[in-house]
Amino acid sequence: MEVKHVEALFTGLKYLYFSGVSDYLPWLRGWDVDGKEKIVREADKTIKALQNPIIDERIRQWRSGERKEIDDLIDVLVTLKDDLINQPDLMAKAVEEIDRVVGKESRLVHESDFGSLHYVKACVREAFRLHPVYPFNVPHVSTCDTVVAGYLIPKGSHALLSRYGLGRNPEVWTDPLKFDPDRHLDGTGDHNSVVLAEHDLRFISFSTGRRGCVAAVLGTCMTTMLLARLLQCFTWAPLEDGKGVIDLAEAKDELFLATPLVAFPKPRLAPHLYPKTN
Ligand code: HEM
Repeated sequence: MEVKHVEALFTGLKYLYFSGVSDYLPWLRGWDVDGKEKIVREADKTIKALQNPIIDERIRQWRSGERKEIDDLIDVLVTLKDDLINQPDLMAKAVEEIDRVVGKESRLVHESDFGSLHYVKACVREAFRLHPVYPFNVPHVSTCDTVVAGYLIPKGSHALLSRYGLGRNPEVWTDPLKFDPDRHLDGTGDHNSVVLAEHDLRFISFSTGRRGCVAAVLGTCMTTMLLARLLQCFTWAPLEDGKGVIDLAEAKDELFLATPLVAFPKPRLAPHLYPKTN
């Protein structure tokens, strides 16, 4: 069931930006000439069938007062972790930071720790730069004639930013294909400026402006918490039967991994610190 769920989520993501003939010839809508509408409808049906009962049950529990505490994170594996697994020295630096700020003995990472987890946030920023989930941002249409970097963008143009092109632009980033979180630390030791939003659009995380992500703060918390707890709670290693490294090659037709990530987690904290499930 979990496999079906993840497949349906990724299908939805894959076709989110699909542009078909009917975008330009609206009278073809409903005929599904590209066949993509059917694929997306089926994925949507699967997602709703699997998610809605869980969400409805949660709503019922909150409303009835049965549930009083928030106790789980949505478990998504980020490509970032593969980069760290392949570069143990970087992973050790992030883990060392978490151990120094939070400790290993008494508790898990809390949101209040984020202000001190600069290297962890730099890792997330680097992952956003190097591994966008999709090549472009959400399409926008210019509402008036605009000049950007000397180019005229006439009113009514469809504007697509290349996430891939921005994040890997050699004129902006030194050695752009290298996963190097240190590039986001300013070298002064004052790392309070490590934020995941990038308003200068040197890469796209939450985008910017009026139609930028409305939940940049929530998205930052979710992503930082996810990575910090994955690193705090487990030691991650490639499987023994592999070649000892994670294959980071991207698929030919999308930016996800060509070979799915399989890594081995080994608990590194005392058993009582792990949340219990019923
Ligand atoms: C790591 C997590 C997230 C990332 C990287 C992210 C990124 C983005 C990006 C790039 C956009 C498009 C901006 C554009 O059109 O140029 C966007 C839009 C949006 N995001 Fe997020 N997002 C995240 C999490 C969330 C969460 C958790 C929520 C809601 C709870 C959310 C709600 C929205 C909404 C409503 C928009 C549409 C805004 C508009 O068009 O006015 N996002 N997000």
